[in-house]
Amino acid sequence: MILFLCFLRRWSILSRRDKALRQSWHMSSYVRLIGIILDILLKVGSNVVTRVEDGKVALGRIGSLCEQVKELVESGVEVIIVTSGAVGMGYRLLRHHRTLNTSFAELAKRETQPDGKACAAVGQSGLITLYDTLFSLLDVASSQLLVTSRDFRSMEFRSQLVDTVNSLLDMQVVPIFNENDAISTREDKCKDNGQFFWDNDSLAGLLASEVKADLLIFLMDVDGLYTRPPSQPDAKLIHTFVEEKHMKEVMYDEKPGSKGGMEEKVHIAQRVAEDGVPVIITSGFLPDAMKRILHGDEIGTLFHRDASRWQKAESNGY
Ligand SMILES: Nc1ncnc2c1ncn2[C@@H]1O[C@H](COP(=O)(O)OP(=O)(O)O)[C@@H](O)[C@H]1O
Ligand SMILES: N[C@@H](CCC(=O)OP(=O)(O)O)C(=O)O
Repeated sequence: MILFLCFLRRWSILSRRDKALRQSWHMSSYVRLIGIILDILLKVGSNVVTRVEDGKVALGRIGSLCEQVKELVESGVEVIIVTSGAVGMGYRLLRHHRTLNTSFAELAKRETQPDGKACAAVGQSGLITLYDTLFSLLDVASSQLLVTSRDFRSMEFRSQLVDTVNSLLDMQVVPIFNENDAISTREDKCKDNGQFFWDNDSLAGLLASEVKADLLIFLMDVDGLYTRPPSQPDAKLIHTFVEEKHMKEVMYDEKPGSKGGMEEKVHIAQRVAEDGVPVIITSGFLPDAMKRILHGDEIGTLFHRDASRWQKAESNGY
């Protein structure tokens, strides 16, 4: 029975391959390196979900993201989303009702403290309702999956999770993940061997490897990885990350209150790419980032395990 189900799944993927082949028609070097994309894992950062100016929900951005996902799903691409934003949305609501006196920067520093967890519990329902409403208006079915790192300790959980995600994808339902912050206990980042997660970047990395996605995209508030913090005038956008060339050279300037930060994202991207899943870090502010990637536009920064070999052969760019 299991063999039969595996066969059915493979068969349905292959029948979608035709459409996907058309998608890679405009072959850029990115697309040639990545290959055919049938499954995408999309990680949406808090700064994409909410507006930096006032912390309110970025309705236009999320709307455009849902529209792009709809187009991808209709063209036969499977999309899994990991979205942040629950803490920010809950925080805004509690501040609005004047029941919370902490500033957001203070709260973010105390991420494991009850205030932050309470904010996540308050904000998660609004966050998923937003996605659910937008997707429903576009006739796309979506689903909510809240996980904690502890869950991943069990092999049984992992295989159950992959089965559930696969059956959602088979029914063209978009799985939307977030960490279940309200009840999660933080894992030690030092244990990063791809078995645990401690925020949504590491969760996205873990899931991308677990479901063997064809591409992991980090959508964030900058165009990609720069040689130094983007606010610095001499910062250059890195087109393809090559460990020997960029690892020591890149400088980071983490924002106060940022949980993961760019440096950690780079470590995660490297590990996931080594595991065979290419990663692109790009801007969630572009109205059509995903469509452009699938059409071969070389936006953002690419992490690929063959990057150094490929860059030597094909490109002198950064
Ligand atoms: N070398 C760098 N290249 C790009 N961004 C950087 C760099 N160093 C620091 N940053 C900062 O990292 C921030 C993104 O990290 P983070 O806030 O953790 O993203 P997210 O909330 O999407 O997970 C950007 O706003 C940027 O200012
Ligand atoms: N789970 C939290 C997000 C934690 C997190 O990783 O945030 P970010 O670095 O903005 O992706 C939330 O929903 O607010």
